[in-house]
Amino acid sequence: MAQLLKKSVKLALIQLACTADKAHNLKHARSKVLEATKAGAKIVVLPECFNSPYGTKYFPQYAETLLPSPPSEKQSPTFHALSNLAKETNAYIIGGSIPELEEKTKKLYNTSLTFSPSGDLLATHRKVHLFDIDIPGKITFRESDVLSPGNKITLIDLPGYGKIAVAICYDIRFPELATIAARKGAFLLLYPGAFNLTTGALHWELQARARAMDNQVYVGLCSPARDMEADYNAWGHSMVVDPNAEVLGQLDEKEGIVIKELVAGRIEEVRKGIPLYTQRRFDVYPDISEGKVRFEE
Ligand SMILES: O=C(O)CCC(=O)C(=O)O
Repeated sequence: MAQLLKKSVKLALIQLACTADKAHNLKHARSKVLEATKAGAKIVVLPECFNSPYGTKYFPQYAETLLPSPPSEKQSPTFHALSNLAKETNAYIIGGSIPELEEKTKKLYNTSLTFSPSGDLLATHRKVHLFDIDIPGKITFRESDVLSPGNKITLIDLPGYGKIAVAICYDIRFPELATIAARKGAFLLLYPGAFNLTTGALHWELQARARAMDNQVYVGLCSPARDMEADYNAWGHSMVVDPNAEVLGQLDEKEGIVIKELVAGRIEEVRKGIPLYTQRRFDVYPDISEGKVRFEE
């Protein structure tokens, strides 16, 4: 059987200290990406909303226009910063997420951009499941007050390595998305995300390990660093989980980088030991990766 991950590769998750100053965030992200790639990382991930504060009131102010693609420097400084950075470092860059304004419809999205080592945009993921929760006395958040949802699953081929899937934060709570991506051959599920102090402690690691365990693939969660002065206090704890649901590396709440090697053959080894992939009973329940699945918007 062909290996899902064709060649071992170092993955870096950058838990960036994000501020309200976009230019600073972009400069700071560059210095951290350079640090990660100097340490050998070839796939580098930034956090959700890494170029702005996280909060519905900030999205319109910080939003950039990505379409038609490629946007001009003025429409999207972040697009160009990430593209140049990918070229400069010869690495795949998964640019966390940024608030996006679609000029034509005036809709706002929470959008992730992935660039190849030659600086080409490989894929765009607009957060599919908007973060609308209400836990009395703890946290109420309604992304849908200002954002529109994306409408597709994002699978990306990284030539030389294999396929990854990118989704954003709250998307991780919907295991269908992960399962479909894994059945379509992803070796790694990446979630730039910013859980909070209420749901973080309870669900962040659990979600990461559950998605890895169910699908027997690598999982990476990349959060901003925690800032107790900000309106939204991110959980932090960016982590890499292996296909056997073991945490390979996890940060605390402070700024940092976690770099781990994803090993070619490890997925197949885990699947040989616990052979879920040949034991599924599609005569009892349907294969959700077949049928009507949207990969294109
Ligand atoms: O699911 C959660 O608990 C947090 C989700 C979140 O913060 C987000 O989607 O940005």
